[in-house]
Amino acid sequence: MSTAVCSSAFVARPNVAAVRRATAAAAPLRAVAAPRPARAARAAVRVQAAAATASVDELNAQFGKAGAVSVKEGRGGLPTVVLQSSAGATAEITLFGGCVLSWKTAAGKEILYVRPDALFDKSKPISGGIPHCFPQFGPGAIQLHGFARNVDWSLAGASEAGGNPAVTLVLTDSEYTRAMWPHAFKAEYTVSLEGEALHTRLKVTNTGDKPFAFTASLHSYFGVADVETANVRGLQGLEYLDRVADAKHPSVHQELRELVTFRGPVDSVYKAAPSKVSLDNGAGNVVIASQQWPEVVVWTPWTAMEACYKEFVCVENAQATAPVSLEPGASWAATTAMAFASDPLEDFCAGNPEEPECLVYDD
Ligand SMILES: O=P(O)(O)OC[C@H]1O[C@@H](O)[C@H](O)[C@@H](O)[C@@H]1O
Repeated sequence: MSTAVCSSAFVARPNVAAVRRATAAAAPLRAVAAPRPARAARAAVRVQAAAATASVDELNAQFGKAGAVSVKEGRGGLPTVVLQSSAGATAEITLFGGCVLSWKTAAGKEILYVRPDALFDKSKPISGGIPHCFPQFGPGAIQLHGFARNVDWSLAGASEAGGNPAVTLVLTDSEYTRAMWPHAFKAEYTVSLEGEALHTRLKVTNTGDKPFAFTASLHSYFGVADVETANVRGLQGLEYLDRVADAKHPSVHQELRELVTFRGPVDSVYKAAPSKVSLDNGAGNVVIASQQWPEVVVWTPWTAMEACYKEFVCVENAQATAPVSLEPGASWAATTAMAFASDPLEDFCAGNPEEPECLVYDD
């Protein structure tokens, strides 16, 4: 299998950090709670500052929770957090890029997708899982999708409550980030498993003394049995930007289809997206509920990535076209809750009736 044809253009930066090192938060952080299914199970992520060059063993000793949270040397030796819920689901998150690399149901089914051309040596962002696009979705002034997927995040907190593990990663500005984006910021990313569901919460704070604006997305890669039978539900009636011909000058359309299917390259930004969309991946439905992510990006490179395009579709929660402006000290936060279900209306919310996003399942 050729992997070269699966690659997309990215200007690599020098591999400046040792792969086995994880940078850590310089100062203790406020606890950040992820959305949880039941109030009794909710607990703030306990936050502790780790040593600046903590090893995997040190991180594990500091943040590990028996049977729920551990840190290992993952692919390429990258420090990788492993979450395991008592329901039997697992998730893996690399500190490099703050990337959710894997999310498996209790039955062991992998929901995410990592491209065969993915590299784990920090020479480029990880091509797969759920990379971040921040502080720029793009195209724009800096590297495509920004730098957050291309730098080490710090492990800042971990918790376990009611069998549900959570971890918080933090990214702050550095000499490297300020060289291309001259702003002081703190991004806090909490990933948790709630039963078998994967939850995320991204919070961005302006820690500087002047306003800034950013765009962002969770660039989620989902595995599909066959791109030609996969479809996305929930986008009908929305205005979308078709970026296939020219991402800088997209054409504007209205989505007429109940099910968005794939018969060629797709690169669409759906505006004013609903709080729930779902992807039929050929084995069931990946339901993606979100709050404060106003857009959904649907992307398949089609035969531009001949070696792998049949195997994945990106459905991204995004703030891609309307920048968020933050005054000094101000914060923005957005959440997702993803579940894999044969019946998205019942399975996900049956155990989570209190969750705000579950209200949308009543439709
Ligand atoms: O950088 P990656 O992971 O190869 O993804 C690139 C693609 O990412 C998508 O989010 C964009 O909508 C596409 O325009 C872009 O080509």
